[in-house]
Amino acid sequence: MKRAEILLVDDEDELRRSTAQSLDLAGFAVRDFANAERALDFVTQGFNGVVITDIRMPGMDGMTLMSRVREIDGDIPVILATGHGDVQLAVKAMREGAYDFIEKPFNGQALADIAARAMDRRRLVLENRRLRAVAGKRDDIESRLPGRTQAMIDLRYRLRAVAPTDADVLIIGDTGSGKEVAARALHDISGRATKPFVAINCAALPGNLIESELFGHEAGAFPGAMRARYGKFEHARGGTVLLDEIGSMPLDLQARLLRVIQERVITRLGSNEAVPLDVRFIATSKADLEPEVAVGRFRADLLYRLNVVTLRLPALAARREDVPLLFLQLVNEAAARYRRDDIEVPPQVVADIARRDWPGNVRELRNAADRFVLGLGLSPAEDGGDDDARGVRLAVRVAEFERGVIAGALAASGGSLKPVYESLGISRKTLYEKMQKYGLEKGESATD
Ligand SMILES: Nc1ncnc2c1ncn2[C@@H]1O[C@H](COP(=O)(O)OP(=O)(O)OP(=O)(O)O)[C@@H](O)[C@H]1O
Repeated sequence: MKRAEILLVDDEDELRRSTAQSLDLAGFAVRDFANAERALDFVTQGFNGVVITDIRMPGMDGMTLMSRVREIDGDIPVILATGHGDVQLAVKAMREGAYDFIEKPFNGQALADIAARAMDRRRLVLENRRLRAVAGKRDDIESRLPGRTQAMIDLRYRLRAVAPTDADVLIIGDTGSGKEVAARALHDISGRATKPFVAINCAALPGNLIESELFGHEAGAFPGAMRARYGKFEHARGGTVLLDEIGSMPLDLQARLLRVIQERVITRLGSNEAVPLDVRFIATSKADLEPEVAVGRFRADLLYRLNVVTLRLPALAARREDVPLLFLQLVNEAAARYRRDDIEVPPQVVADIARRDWPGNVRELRNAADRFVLGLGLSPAEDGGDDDARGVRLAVRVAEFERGVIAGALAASGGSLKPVYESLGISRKTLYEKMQKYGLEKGESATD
């Protein structure tokens, strides 16, 4: 954090100089300005310090300066120096959020005392903000990768530790265990959060276009390449590239990727020029890659580069105690998504959930939570019967659900249709059709 300082504003040169001097003697770093506009250039959100300003000045006066400062950051203390007899103005200033005021002529020590208190207050506010930001991020990781088992606690710990570094990361975990969720979380709490997160599914790269997809190409690099194009790696500049299912990447591409990772440069197809590339790589794999290396399907040197840090996502089978908590959280999310805030989960459902195996991991559990919220049973098998019968039952359920949502929205809108079709994201015509289908009426006071 930058050193704390006082911005002192007064158009009277003599007074400003002597005030600055006494604050300086009291141990403060002071910047002084003869007009408010100049001082404002130094005020930023999170500014570490306080503002002391004269109220009456030509141009921007002290009250206006205060309101501008408060627009930038409402917690920066502003101390106003009022002329003798400006009591009304001082009262107004306090009401509008001034930290304190001091009547001219003042004694330097009295001002320094007020400034010291204001500085303390500012320091506390900034410290609280910092702690809240850290706690916010922590809670965020915990809600994105919940679980009380040691494996999850360790995972979150390692993820937070590695996030701010630039180390490339390999994430290993069963299908549906949340590897992509973890990769995004890592990106979001890293210094790259405001830059792109580009996910590349290595198992689904389009045959002959792979290289140009990843590395980009110059105009004329191959037939059909009319214009130069950035590849996915370059799109991720400054951010993170997720190489999903890295084990599926063809060997020749692995060699090119290795060069990118080692040298942090990229060469577009059809170009000889290597351009610097600042990205962090996160790779995922369902299984350890060493066996793939042993049979020659994965390059050992690439693996060494990627597994500097390895995060392991435990399968649900290895953390059964987490299943009920996770299920309840997923039910809450699904209830919010489907607007079913009346959902309750009976204890026997939780017990049933906890007893089952979840080979599809969080993805499967999430599907079960969705089905539960829609009243469809926990897994497709539970519907019983053949596919057609299941399909019909599903359609009936969906229709019931849809009717309920529309009826609820109509009741809440007091008879007006516009808010209903807008909030549901459908056209007016579709709404009419659905109301007809479900025998719904708009209320008495309808206007549209
Ligand atoms: N902790 C979680 N909370 C909520 N949803 C989660 C969580 N973990 C995973 N999911 C959900 O489960 C599904 C699978 O997650 P994700 O894609 O991250 O898994 P994966 O390990 O990358 O799977 P795959 O190996 O099949 O690509 C997604 O729909 C994701 O939203």
